[in-house]
Amino acid sequence: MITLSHVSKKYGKKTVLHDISFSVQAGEITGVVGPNGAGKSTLLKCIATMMPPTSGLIIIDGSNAAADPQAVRHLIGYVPQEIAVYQELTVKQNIEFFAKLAGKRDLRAIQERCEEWQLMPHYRKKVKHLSGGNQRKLNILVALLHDPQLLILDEPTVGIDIAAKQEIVSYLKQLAYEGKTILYSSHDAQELQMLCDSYLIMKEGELLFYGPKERLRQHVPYPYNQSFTDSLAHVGEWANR
Ligand SMILES: Nc1ncnc2c1ncn2[C@@H]1O[C@H](COP(=O)(O)OP(=O)(O)OP(=O)(O)O)[C@@H](O)[C@H]1O
Repeated sequence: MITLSHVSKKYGKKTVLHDISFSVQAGEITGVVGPNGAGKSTLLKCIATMMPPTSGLIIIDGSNAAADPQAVRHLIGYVPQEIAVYQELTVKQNIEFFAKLAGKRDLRAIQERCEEWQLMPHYRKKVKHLSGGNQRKLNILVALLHDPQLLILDEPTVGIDIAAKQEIVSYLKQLAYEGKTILYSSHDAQELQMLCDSYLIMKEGELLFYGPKERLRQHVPYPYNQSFTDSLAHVGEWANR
């Protein structure tokens, strides 16, 4: 579904992604993990066609995403770290607006999701009056309402309560079971552990590890390999070259 080949990204003279290559199969949930400033958001923005890499190739479903972003955008649902819904509109108005952009007329599935994620009581409230967690849920919902094949979520559940996180995790697992490919960045080791089949570990713009969770366990040095949650939580300490 996704192949990166020698991708680098510079902001001005500063290189923040160094020669990144990996391939992700369809239906896989990959956790993108690393300490602050590792380059996770930059990598996800490049794959989501929010900005081009400085060099290298990003192939999504057979198309060259950097050269022709329009060819792949309909395949991608991107949930940015920042809340990207309209604060002055209600939940309902936001959903109707993004549904219209996506050419989606039947809103029943989205309304059901609002019920399950406890957004219905807030349906007619302006977003600015919602809690941070509810804004985040709406952020996820509108980014995915065009039914994309590739879901790119950048720390989507910050501030969301544990029960709602679990609902979101099981929803994403269901989508992966249906064949969607998911890239998921988070600092929450437990959430990652519940969700991910594979991991992509980054530090200082370099890809230190990409592979299935079973192989990551072997890769993690003692004592962190005693608990997988600990090893993810302390990734910044052991992920050295
Ligand atoms: N627009 C920008 N201009 C210049 N430098 C930037 C820009 N965006 C990010 N950076 C720098 O690029 C590096 C990688 O940042 P990025 O946000 O991709 O890391 P991250 O792993 O997502 O971090 P976090 O976990 O804190 O979200 C950091 O050193 C950051 O300061």
